[in-house]
Amino acid sequence: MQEVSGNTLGLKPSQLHALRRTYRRRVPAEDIVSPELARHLTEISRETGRQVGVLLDRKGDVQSVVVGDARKLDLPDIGRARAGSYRLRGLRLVHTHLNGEAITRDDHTDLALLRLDLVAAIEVLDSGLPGKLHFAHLLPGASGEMWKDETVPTVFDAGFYDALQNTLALEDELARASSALRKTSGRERAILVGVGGSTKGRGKGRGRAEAESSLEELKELSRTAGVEVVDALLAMRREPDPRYLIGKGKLDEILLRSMQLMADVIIFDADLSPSQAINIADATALKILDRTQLILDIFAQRAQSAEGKLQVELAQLKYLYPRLVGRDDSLSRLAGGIGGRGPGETKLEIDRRRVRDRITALERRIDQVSASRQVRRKQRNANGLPILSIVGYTNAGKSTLLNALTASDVLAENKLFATLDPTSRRLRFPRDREVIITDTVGFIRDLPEDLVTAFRATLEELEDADLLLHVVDASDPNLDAQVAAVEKILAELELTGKPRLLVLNKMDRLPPGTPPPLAEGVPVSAVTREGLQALLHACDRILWSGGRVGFDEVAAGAPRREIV
Ligand SMILES: Nc1nc2c(ncn2[C@@H]2O[C@H](COP(=O)(O)OP(=O)(O)OP(=O)(O)O)[C@@H](O)[C@H]2O)c(=O)[nH]1
Ligand SMILES: [Mg+2]
Repeated sequence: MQEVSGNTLGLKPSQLHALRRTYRRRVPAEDIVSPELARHLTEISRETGRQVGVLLDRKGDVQSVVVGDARKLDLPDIGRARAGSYRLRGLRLVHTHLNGEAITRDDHTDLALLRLDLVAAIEVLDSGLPGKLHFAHLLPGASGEMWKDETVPTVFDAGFYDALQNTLALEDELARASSALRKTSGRERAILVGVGGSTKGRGKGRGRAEAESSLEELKELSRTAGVEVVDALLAMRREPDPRYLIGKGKLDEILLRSMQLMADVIIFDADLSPSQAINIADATALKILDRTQLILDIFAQRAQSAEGKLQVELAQLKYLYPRLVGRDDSLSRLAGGIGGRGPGETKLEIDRRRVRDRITALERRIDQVSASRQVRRKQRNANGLPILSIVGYTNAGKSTLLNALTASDVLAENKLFATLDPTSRRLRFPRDREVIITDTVGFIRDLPEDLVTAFRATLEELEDADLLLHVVDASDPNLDAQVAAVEKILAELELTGKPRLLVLNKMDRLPPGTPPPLAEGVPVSAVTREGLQALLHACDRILWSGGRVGFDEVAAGAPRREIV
């Protein structure tokens, strides 16, 4: 005979026996519950002071018998519903409520997240007889109410509701709604979760405004990665929850929302610890990504050179490695990436040892490639031309500026991380002097550690630079934060000793006559070419006219002398 699950501790043998006998019962498929089964459950419930429930399949057979405590019932693990799935579970939960409650929040959560056909609660009267019957089922459609609740005075009054027919009709409607949604766009649907307010960890000291602007950036990143953002919400918390980062209650709320919006992915604007990532993946059937993984994913999509590809795969695997201890199906969702573009090897087989081997092999390959690139770099600059490197926040207009200065056509687009591989061009200065000018990958605040390491090699070129042109988007409201983020990364790369010149780009986007947003720096527009001559003069001065003295002071934080 099947076992009774849940809170069975301390039950008398006679009570356990009565519970086991529940497996012999059967309910007509079209009825929510039979009067006999209802009475059987309420009597045991009254006697034990605990909630008692059954999961009935569509034939009306009892699949599971569960005992809870006076207020709630923890269902046995029946697995989670597939992400974005419209199918229902083929199981109906019928259980008792001891305190006259209607359908509770927990009941709705189980209904939606487990995709139950129906949830019913029978009130237990003091006499032990069944009282009112409450029940709830899901509603199709991505807008409006997610479920419908009904209450009838007794179990005898529920005959109007054909549980089987209604469930089948609902499944049809859900399927129709789902395929209508899929047709409108083939892209993955994501819910973004911003995090702030905590006093520890990532998001530390982040107020609402900062959390919101970071969430806006995550939207841009998501757009760049090619996902459709169906909702974005903010979770403010004093302390991060060690298990779920945002807490189980908030997570459930988000999971409900994802069911309603038929989302496939949840993207957190934070770095999840390996155990948080695993816990969250275990709590849902959705794909889970954090900010670092999203950025890695964009890099994976965009890497062009052989070396860039190797570096991105390495960074992805290093990030994934500590997460390879969860359940198998969680793993594939943690490793999946957008559109299934996880790191190469993991698509075939996810296995810690193999990942470890692959990491070692990649590191060896990258060392070789990087050594030969250094040789090339030395050869290329054998003639000793000064090197001018463009750095800056992603989307600041670095490539556009390079193009404008050199009349070339490096890919520039309004997406984050358009440039991943360094590009070098010759640039002729007044008095026929020549420099090499290089474009680099864009920086971003909280650039993941693994990526800084991975792109160190790409950014190695910066070590040779005689002048760093730090390009900023003068029209961006987050200008200060972006400048600070770039400075921080330059410091990590130990490049703060280099002469730097701040270039305030996109001045054309400010209303005419607006003064530059920062006192220092050269205002330009790479699009209208305004200010480019002044910029060249400033560079010329630093590189050749002994302007370096003045420049080092600027780099050290001293007030700028005239430099334009
Ligand atoms: N209005 C205006 N738009 C600009 C200017 N410079 C660049 N842009 C636009 O800004 C967007 C980003 O330009 P990119 O040159 O790709 O920026 P980037 O810094 O190279 O970006 P990543 O390589 O992605 O880090 C593009 O849509 C450009 O057309 C400018 O001076 N004025
Ligand atoms: Mg670029």
